[in-house]
Amino acid sequence: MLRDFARLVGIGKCVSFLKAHKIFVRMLHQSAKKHGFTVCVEGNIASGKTTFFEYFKKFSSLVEVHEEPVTEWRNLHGHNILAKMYEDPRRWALTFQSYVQMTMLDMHLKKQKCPIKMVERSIYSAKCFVENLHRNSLVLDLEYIVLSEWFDWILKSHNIKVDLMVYLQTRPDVVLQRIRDRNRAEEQRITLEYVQALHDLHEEWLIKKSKFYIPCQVLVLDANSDLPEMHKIYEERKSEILFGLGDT
Ligand SMILES: Nc1ncnc2c1ncn2[C@@H]1O[C@H](COP(=O)(O)OP(=O)(O)OP(=O)(O)O)[C@@H](O)[C@H]1O
Ligand SMILES: Nc1nc(=O)c2ncn([C@H]3C[C@H](O)[C@@H](CO)O3)c2[nH]1
Repeated sequence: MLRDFARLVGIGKCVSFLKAHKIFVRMLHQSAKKHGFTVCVEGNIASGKTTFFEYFKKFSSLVEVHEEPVTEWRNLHGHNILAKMYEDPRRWALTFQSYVQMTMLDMHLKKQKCPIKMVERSIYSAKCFVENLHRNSLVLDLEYIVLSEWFDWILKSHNIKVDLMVYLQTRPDVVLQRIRDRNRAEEQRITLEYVQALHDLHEEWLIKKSKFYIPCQVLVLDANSDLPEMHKIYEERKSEILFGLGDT
């Protein structure tokens, strides 16, 4: 392909094109050291966040991906704290959410090496889960206050940089089917009511903007389509996803 390109444009132009490309990528790396661009990908369970990252991993010289620390949640010194959360939320919600908050903060604070840092969910979206637990009395008022005080202190004492949130907007029935198909052991008990409640909270947060803090601009993508269609959407919107929405 490169040989054809060289023949087409002449080797001289090809060399200068490659040199220009190398300079462009180096400039992005230099700007990353100073600024960098952080994208948090938000959405319901099984909305397609990990699949989104699989698509953008091909820009490996530009993009570093930090996936949700599910591995840590499934094996915390031998304890599967995610499973415990689903088995007995009243007993384990505070414990689990405390650990989520710490592991998400750790992800935000990880040193950025590439121009674009993509993060799966954020310390902000954990609030949706906590709110849902509190509304269902699985986290008591005082527990809710402690978690919220921790959250407020973390935001006050750390510069958590997020430049763009990409919200993969889905229908609850669609994600429930994906959860069933994926068949994760811990997620067997998830009901339509649960994913509906999480959906409603994401909508309150990122669409109605009537609840919880939003640190940056939000790009909403309809993520109900099948994979080939989603790849087309990612291709069409990649410059906004990689470089931001501009001043809109
Ligand atoms: N557009 C799609 N069409 C059909 N299936 C999909 C689509 N996107 C993802 N899936 C499937 O749905 C399941 C969940 O996808 P994925 O792991 O990307 O979601 P997620 O948002 O990262 O989930 P979680 O919130 O649990 O981390 C996977 O089995 C994946 O193969
Ligand atoms: N309770 C609860 N609080 C959170 O902050 C949270 N973040 C993610 N999850 C669950 C959803 C998927 O099953 C699985 C992978 O996303 O972990 C959470 N569950």
